[in-house]
Amino acid sequence: MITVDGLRKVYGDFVAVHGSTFDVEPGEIFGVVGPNGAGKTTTLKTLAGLIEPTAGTVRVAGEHAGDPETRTALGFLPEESPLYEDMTARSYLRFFADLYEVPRDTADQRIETALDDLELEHRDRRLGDVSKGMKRKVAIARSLVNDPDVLVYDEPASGLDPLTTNYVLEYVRELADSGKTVLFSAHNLYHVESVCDRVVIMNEGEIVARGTVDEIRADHGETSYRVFTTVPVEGSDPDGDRHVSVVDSMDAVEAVREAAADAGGEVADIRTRESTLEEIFLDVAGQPMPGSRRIEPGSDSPTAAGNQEGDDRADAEVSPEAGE
Ligand SMILES: Nc1ncnc2c1ncn2[C@@H]1O[C@H](COP(=O)(O)OP(=O)(O)OP(=O)(O)O)[C@@H](O)[C@H]1O
Repeated sequence: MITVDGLRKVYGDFVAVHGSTFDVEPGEIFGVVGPNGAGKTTTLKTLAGLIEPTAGTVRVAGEHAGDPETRTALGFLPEESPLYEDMTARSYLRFFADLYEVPRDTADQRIETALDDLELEHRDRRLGDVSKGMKRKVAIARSLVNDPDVLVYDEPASGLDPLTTNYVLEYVRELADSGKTVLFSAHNLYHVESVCDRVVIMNEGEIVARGTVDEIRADHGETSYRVFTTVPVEGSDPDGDRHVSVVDSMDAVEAVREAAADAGGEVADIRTRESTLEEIFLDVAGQPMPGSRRIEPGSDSPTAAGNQEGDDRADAEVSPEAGE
């Protein structure tokens, strides 16, 4: 549905996007992540037909993204979406439906459905007097008035509280499940991990990792093993009444096992630990992800940033006999 081939965008002598290639299928949520200045918005704006690529092609449903018909068949949510503050949500959305020449009955039905689905309150209050979360929901509803098959959202959860964020992301998931093609940019890796089917990580205008989150982990992540022994071995640290050694191969696990046996003890437990998306991001983009969220150890909520000692989110138990 979305096909980007060799997209390059140059501003003056500055190359903002170096030659991106990816595609997005109907029903899929595709995440574009990266640090500030990575080229995310530039990529999204070319998809929305707001800027022309310097080179390469950007197609939506087989058509050039800049064509007027293509633009009207796409729902774009800009990162900042100032609304007409004197209008109410309803009048504002009707205004846009009129611009898209949606028949009044269809428009009214569509607007009410979107506002119901988004649980939007105060539909007849001045937009200047409503909360930021509600404004964002109205902007999302605006992207739907023409019932587009393709949705391109720049930071859909930007500035929203966690509850509203979850709500909006669940709604985005429902839109994809109903067959729409969704591409969104995000800073927050937890959002990406929780809803995106596939992801590209951009850095300085280049795609530096791509695939499902699991594929990115397999390609760029690392597995380490925490081996708990009943006796101290060389390099281990105390951990309650046990001792833990952190190693990066099964051979090293075996060496710990032998050392423990030589010291009269044994291996009590082995846990594997996969890289978090945050760690991979740090590795491939060389800098921390702005806005990524940490959930403290002990919480069973997922996290993108949780990687401190004692945070076992990425741990998985393996048999202490593993490797024998
Ligand atoms: N119109 C422009 N003229 C010159 N440079 C631009 C223009 N628009 C963007 N850039 C530059 O291109 C680079 C990529 O910008 P872009 O907005 O696409 O990044 P981004 O990944 O969306 O960043 P952020 O997360 O901060 O929104 C940045 O260095 C930016 O300063």
